[in-house]
Amino acid sequence: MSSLKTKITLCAAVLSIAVVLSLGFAQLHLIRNKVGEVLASQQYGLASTAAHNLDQRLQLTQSMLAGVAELLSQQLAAGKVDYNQFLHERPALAATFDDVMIFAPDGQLLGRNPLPDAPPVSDIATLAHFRQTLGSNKPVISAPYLAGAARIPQIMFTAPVRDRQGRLLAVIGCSFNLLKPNLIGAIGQSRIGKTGYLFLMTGSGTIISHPDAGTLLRNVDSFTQAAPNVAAQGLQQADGTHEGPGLDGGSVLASFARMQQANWRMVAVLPTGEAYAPIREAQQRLIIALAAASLVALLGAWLLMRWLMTPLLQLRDGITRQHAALGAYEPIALPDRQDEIGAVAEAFNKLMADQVHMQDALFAEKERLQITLRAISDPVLTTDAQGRIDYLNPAAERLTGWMLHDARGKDFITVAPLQDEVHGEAVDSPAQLALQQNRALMLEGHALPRRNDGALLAVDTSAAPIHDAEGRIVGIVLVLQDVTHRRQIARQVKWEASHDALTGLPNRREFEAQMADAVTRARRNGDLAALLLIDLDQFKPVNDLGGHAAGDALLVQIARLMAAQVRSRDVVARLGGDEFAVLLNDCAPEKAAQVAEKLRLAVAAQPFVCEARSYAVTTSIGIATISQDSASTDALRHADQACYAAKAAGRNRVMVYREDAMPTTSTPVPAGSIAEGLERDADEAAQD
Ligand SMILES: Nc1nc2c(ncn2[C@@H]2O[C@H](COP(=O)(O)OP(=O)(O)OP(=O)(O)O)[C@@H](O)[C@H]2O)c(=O)[nH]1
Repeated sequence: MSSLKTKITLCAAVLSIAVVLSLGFAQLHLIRNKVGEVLASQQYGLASTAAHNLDQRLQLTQSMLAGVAELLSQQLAAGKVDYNQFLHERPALAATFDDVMIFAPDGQLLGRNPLPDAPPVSDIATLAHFRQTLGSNKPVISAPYLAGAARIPQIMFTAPVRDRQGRLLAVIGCSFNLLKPNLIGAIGQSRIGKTGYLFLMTGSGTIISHPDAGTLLRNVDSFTQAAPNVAAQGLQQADGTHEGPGLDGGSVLASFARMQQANWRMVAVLPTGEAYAPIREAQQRLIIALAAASLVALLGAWLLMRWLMTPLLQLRDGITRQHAALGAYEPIALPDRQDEIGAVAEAFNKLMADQVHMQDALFAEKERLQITLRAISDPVLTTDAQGRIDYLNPAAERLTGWMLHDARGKDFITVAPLQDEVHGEAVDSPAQLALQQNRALMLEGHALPRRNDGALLAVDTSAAPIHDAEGRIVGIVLVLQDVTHRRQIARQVKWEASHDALTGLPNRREFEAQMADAVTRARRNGDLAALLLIDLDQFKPVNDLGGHAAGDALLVQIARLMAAQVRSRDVVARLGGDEFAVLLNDCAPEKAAQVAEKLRLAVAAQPFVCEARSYAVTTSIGIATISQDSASTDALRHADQACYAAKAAGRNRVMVYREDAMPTTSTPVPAGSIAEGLERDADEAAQD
């Protein structure tokens, strides 16, 4: 049912059947009208002929009655007449009528020649037609009436018998029993076709003769129906043929013809079922013929469509084969087809050739792209428009620890669970960010825990949307750069730039930066801080005696010692040579002096040994305070001055910078110095 062939066949068949049916039925309708007109004319002719015939016979009958009346008048004028004898001698009367009687003018029955089953004679004098006859000179035809106790429907013909002077001598009355096949009753027994018939009614619609004896003497108006029957309608209409419901309600053609001899109407009735039977039969034959023709047409159309569709199906099969074996394209061959289907096949072949060419080009392009991506040393990943992985290059596989076939279809962030490098918190998927913002992003400071071993790698991520020809995002390309090594070098460089390579302590630059921060805090919050500038006493001889390496070792040990003496939030730095500095944060001046003294004592108390030689070291320490109105350069300068003062005062002491009283000494001159220590070492060595 769904194939084009079937659809076209059915459509063509339905359309042609509809057209043929419409035309056929329109033609039949026209024929029916024409046939109806012919039938109406014929039937009216029949009714008219029947009416005319009856008129003639009535006229003859009345003439015969008039002649009998004249004869009776003559016999009565000649003498006494035996009325019964007179009637018996008139066989023509008896042959015509069912009952023949002679009445006296007062209605008395004078003679009678009845048929055997004639009803008894009723009181004739009361009947209208009898009274009418008394005043008439010619025969009278009665209205139909029910005679006698048996109520026989009948019609009486009367003729007055008058003498030469015109005096009424008698009345001849001859009746027709309407139930008998006499002159009138025979009308109702006439047949038209198989089911048609004639009937006779008076001008007022009383049925005189009808094939159904039960209807006699009923008025056509009394046949109650939804619509007036055609006979009742015919009473009001001129002679002619009308179609409508018959007395029994069935549709009939009824032709009406008025009679001359009596106010009667001859009606010819033919049920339309019979009247139009040929048309109906023609209709049925047409339908059967159409059904047969439709079947044949359907079959023919189907065969025709099959024939027409064969090349189309070949084309479809060819296309299906191409689809089944894409890449192994063979042109569809429809030889000798110069029509539209041949043109479609040719167009398809061209299209396929172009497509194969494009496919090859695309494949080559893809290969090139894949090779390029594989060759890129940076990890490259691509996602679809939902941020799900659809490609990883080998570098990305190594970086993430995911193989492409495992990773494909997974969220980018599942494959590359990036976190903040500093705080270790999970970060938003760069793929999703790039999708949302629809722009290229460069994201730094990420760390990636490697899937295989959990090693944390520093990565910089760049993400850029991929657009199709219409500008829609079809995916994201991401490059994860492993910057762990670079980050380490950068950290190293940064550390080296801010630290002293020998001792590992912050260098002068870093210390000055810390100082600047402390000064800022002091200015902003009033936080107090103190700066200790520490210079080793007589360090040069260490180098001279123990060599530069011994000097270095001593510097390292002193650095560790000092760092161990202060809090973690304090800063111990080596400013250069044998000069150290300590920044004591949150520290009041008094406390700073105590710390300085502690440092001085700690260094002094610590024997420094290098290559089996022990060195006693002392320090000169200058203290400056950092307060709300200090400048960092001032603090360093003040501490330097205080330290210088300590040196000047004999070394191994702590001096606090005071503007009004520089230099002052906070501690007594110590018992010894590095030089003295060296001396001591030299003596001890000599003793050894
Ligand atoms: N081993 C070693 N020696 C250094 C280093 N930097 C500077 N020096 C030496 O440290 C000595 C510093 O001497 P000074 O501060 O001038 O004098 P001093 O001998 O300490 O005497 P005073 O400071 O006056 O007590 C010099 O001999 C420098 O060569 C270093 O990194 N390593």
